[in-house]
Amino acid sequence: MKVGVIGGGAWGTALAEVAASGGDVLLWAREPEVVQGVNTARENTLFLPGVRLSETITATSDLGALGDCDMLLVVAPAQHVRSVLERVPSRGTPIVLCAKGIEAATRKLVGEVAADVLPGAPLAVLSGPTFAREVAMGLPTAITFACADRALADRLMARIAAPRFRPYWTDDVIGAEVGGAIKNVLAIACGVVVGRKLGENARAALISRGFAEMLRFGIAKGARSETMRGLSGLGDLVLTCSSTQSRNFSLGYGLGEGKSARDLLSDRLTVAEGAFTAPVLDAAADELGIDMPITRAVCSLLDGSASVDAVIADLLSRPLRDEDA
Ligand SMILES: NC(=O)c1ccc[n+]([C@@H]2O[C@H](COP(=O)([O-])OP(=O)(O)OC[C@H]3O[C@@H](n4cnc5c(N)ncnc54)[C@H](O)[C@@H]3O)[C@@H](O)[C@H]2O)c1
Ligand SMILES: O=P(O)(O)OC[C@H](O)CO
Repeated sequence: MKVGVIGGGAWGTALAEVAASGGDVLLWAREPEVVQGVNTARENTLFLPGVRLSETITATSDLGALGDCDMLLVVAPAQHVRSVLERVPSRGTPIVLCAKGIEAATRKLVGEVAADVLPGAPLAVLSGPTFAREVAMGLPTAITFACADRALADRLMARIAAPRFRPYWTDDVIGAEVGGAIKNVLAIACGVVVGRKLGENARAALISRGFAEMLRFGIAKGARSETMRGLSGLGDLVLTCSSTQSRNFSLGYGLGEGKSARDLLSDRLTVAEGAFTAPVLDAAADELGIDMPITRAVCSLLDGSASVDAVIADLLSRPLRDEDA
């Protein structure tokens, strides 16, 4: 099976490298310098510098060239998935969605966007605790592979699995997507806690209460709690709340140090999905009548309407409540 990868950022490049161990890979990148760097120097110096890429990866700037691929990994940032899917050449090819986020204009998960653009196309979601650099370096990684069709999932997973890249199947596509989208917002919050030097107790409390928000929202959207306790939910939440390797955590860290979101987000080459997801998630939670105070606090910091000290004081002074409510 020939694998097409749409998106030559860090994650698309790392996934291309994983798939390259099993055969040919065609990588579409928007930036001409990425295409040239991959094809000539075997390196994506813009988004994944320092990782030597396999000879079985060919890069292209022509989306039409992906027409003969047997599966397509879509790895554009969530806000751009719709526009790249609209230009995908072959309509029946299985699509594996690898972005983590919610489309701001429609409040739709990436899978819902794909169903809009390519009705009836076979869809799967790949998510989990996966720093691109570690994956590209061949460090052991496990992911959630969500697909309603088990037989299709088995075929696709067999093609992308590698000795150190281990997919676990679920049919809960919404659960996998919700976890991946919400953990980015919570990672910003965790970064704030660490950047503000509020201590390890506070970080652990935030992960735990943040997970409660993820569960509440996911269940309202039809996800299963087992999925959110798995790699794509709790697993990824723990990863991104623990390391400055996470762009979302780093953004929060800067906010915690007192920098403004505007400064931290201006001229950014790489994507911090949580900054886009937070306001839409907050609005969607409001609409569903779900209490998500940490998400709301992140929104206030991102839009500059409250200071770090004010949102922390606000979170800590909420009425006492049951843990499992
Ligand atoms: N980097 C990781 O470790 C990692 C791991 C798992 C999932 N993800 C997810 O993968 C997705 C892509 O992230 P990334 O880290 O590969 O990106 P990145 O931050 O490394 O690079 C930014 C990407 O955005 C693309 N882009 C910018 N404007 C665009 C436009 N108008 N149309 C299409 N593409 C555009 C760039 O071409 C580039 O591919 C995100 O949803 C992210 O959450 C990333
Ligand atoms: O760098 P982040 O915060 O986008 O996180 C990357 C991946 O999603 C981790 O699984």
